[in-house]
Amino acid sequence: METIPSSRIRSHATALPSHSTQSSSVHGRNGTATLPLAPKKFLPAKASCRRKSSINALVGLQDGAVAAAVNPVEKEVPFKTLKDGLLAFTSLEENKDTNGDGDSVSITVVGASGDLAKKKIFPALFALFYEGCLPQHFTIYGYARSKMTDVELRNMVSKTLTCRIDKRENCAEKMDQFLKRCFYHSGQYDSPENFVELDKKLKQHEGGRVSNRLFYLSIPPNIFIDAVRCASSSASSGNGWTRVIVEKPFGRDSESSAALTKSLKQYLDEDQIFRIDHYLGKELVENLSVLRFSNLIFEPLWSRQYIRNVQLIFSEDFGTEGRGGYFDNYGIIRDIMQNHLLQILALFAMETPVSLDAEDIRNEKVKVLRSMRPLTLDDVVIGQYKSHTKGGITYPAYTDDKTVPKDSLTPTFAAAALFIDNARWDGVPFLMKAGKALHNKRAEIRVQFRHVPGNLYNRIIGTDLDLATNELVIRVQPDEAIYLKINNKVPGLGMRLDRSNLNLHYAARYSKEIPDAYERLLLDAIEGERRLFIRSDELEAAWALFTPLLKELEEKKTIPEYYPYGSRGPVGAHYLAARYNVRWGDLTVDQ
Ligand SMILES: NC(=O)C1=CN([C@@H]2O[C@H](COP(=O)(O)OP(=O)(O)OC[C@H]3O[C@@H](n4cnc5c(N)ncnc54)[C@H](OP(=O)(O)O)[C@@H]3O)[C@@H](O)[C@H]2O)C=CC1
Ligand SMILES: O=C1O[C@H](COP(=O)(O)O)[C@@H](O)[C@H](O)[C@H]1O
Repeated sequence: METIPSSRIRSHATALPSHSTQSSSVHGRNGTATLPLAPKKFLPAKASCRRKSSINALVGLQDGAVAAAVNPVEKEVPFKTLKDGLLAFTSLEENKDTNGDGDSVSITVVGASGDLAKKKIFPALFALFYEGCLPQHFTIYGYARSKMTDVELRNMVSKTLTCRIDKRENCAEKMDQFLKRCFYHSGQYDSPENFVELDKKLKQHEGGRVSNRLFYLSIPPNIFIDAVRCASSSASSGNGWTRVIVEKPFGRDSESSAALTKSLKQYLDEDQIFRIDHYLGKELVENLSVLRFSNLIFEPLWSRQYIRNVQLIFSEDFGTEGRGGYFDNYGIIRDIMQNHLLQILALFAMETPVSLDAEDIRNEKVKVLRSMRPLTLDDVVIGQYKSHTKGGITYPAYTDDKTVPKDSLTPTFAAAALFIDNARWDGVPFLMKAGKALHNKRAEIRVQFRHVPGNLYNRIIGTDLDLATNELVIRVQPDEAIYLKINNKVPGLGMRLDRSNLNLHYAARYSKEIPDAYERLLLDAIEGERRLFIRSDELEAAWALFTPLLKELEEKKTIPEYYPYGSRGPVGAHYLAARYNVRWGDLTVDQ
């Protein structure tokens, strides 16, 4: 297992120097206190767009009060509580990893002609530019084998931007400014010479400034290493940082993932590698820790004592259309469960980290992953969608995809029961369900609580206690929401019980557009924030859970249960849940 040298674990808090001259108001539960402020040189380089400062702007004081510091000069001053209860303002030192005002950042999208680049990466970069989150001196390069001029790249990119910007002001103008900063270089992924040419072009744009370089590998995995080798030998920064965002899949199993990590580390240090799992960039996944650790009411319930089961559900109402070639080699377990759902599970179930620092959080995630039981065939149900005709429309079977072999057994659906063998979660089933071509598109976390012991209202509730248990639902998408199902009395003179939702519905509560996951993650990578990226030991622990099962499924050529396109998936998933006394929350009437 990899460990991160302690020299790389930076402390984010800097003790307040005694010669401070300014002061600020801190609003806490116990009123307002005046605190000395750090002199200007200790203030962060930029406090505008960055959440690094906003994370720190709301912290728990030692007595549990929540406080935010407001500096009349700088508007927002990030600070943290130290162990001894002192407040400390984050310093320039914290941001040493990011970018000084005069530094340049060059972002090279490797595989710029591809689907992900068009769909997600360029739109996210534009959104960051629009919000003023990109550094002053930035350049974006598209790199791929396809022949394209700068103008052609800009045309391609401009088409993908339109859908995301229609509600924004001055869009055409901003888009124009953005596109002028986008360039293209055509080259092979395994050609050091082509990367030397790219390097020359990047240098021209950097104009002698400190050059920071981010490479986003938006290419198929079989060419990751070629591209990393060439980028690191021929186009890495001479005087700033060089970072590489790697897209999934990170291998197919423990062995291939370890081999990929080993090869990447021939050319990069661990802290240069940003393994992206875009689910970690989703607003409600990011909110999970806030919900747990900043509300007194949840954390005490967060254990086997009060929670009966946890459900992690992913469904899409479309098939593998267009991506069958990739998908058939991976299947739904590798595509969704081993990464997206398991990452959410780790955040959900981890112990309280020492701090919000990336290494502290990732240490806790690794610990919980390593406490989990590897899956066996018994714990899983797999399915594959078949053709279905509804309303005169015929929906294809998975194997109708021309890039998929007719006899493919690759699962497009899976349900699994996982267990964490530690003191907090012993015996609590964590049920995962993921599928394509189902009846809806949704991602959510459902927490079903235990029954109320000796419930006085049992007589009224009836015998089906399941109907009366509290359930907390975190709807990651679409229509983000967090709601808690509770029992209440129907108003009136009689005594009738009802189920209602205490509902935090994001669209109703916030008028602000929720940023796309890729925006958050790209900004994090630019700022050197590693909290939402997967460290290699996490990856190793994640593969260790799924590899034995995947091998067994493939060796035994397990036949999936077929389910009609657009249905609720195989019935086997219900039997699996029933074995653990669980009902899928998304299939009940009052979802
Ligand atoms: N698309 C998506 O929604 C998602 C994608 N990903 C991952 O992101 C990465 C990129 O995905 P996506 O954009 O869909 O991939 P694409 O298949 O569109 O490939 C991206 C680019 O890579 C080049 N390329 C494709 N195949 C080869 C090959 N065999 N040899 C050399 N170059 C090749 C092509 O550019 P050119 O020919 O111009 O060089 C292509 O435009 C992949 O790792 C994928 O698994 C992850 C999550 C979602
Ligand atoms: O990583 C992947 O995610 C998408 C689903 O992402 P979402 O943000 O649209 O929910 C999935 O379609 C794809 O198969 C998978 O590779």
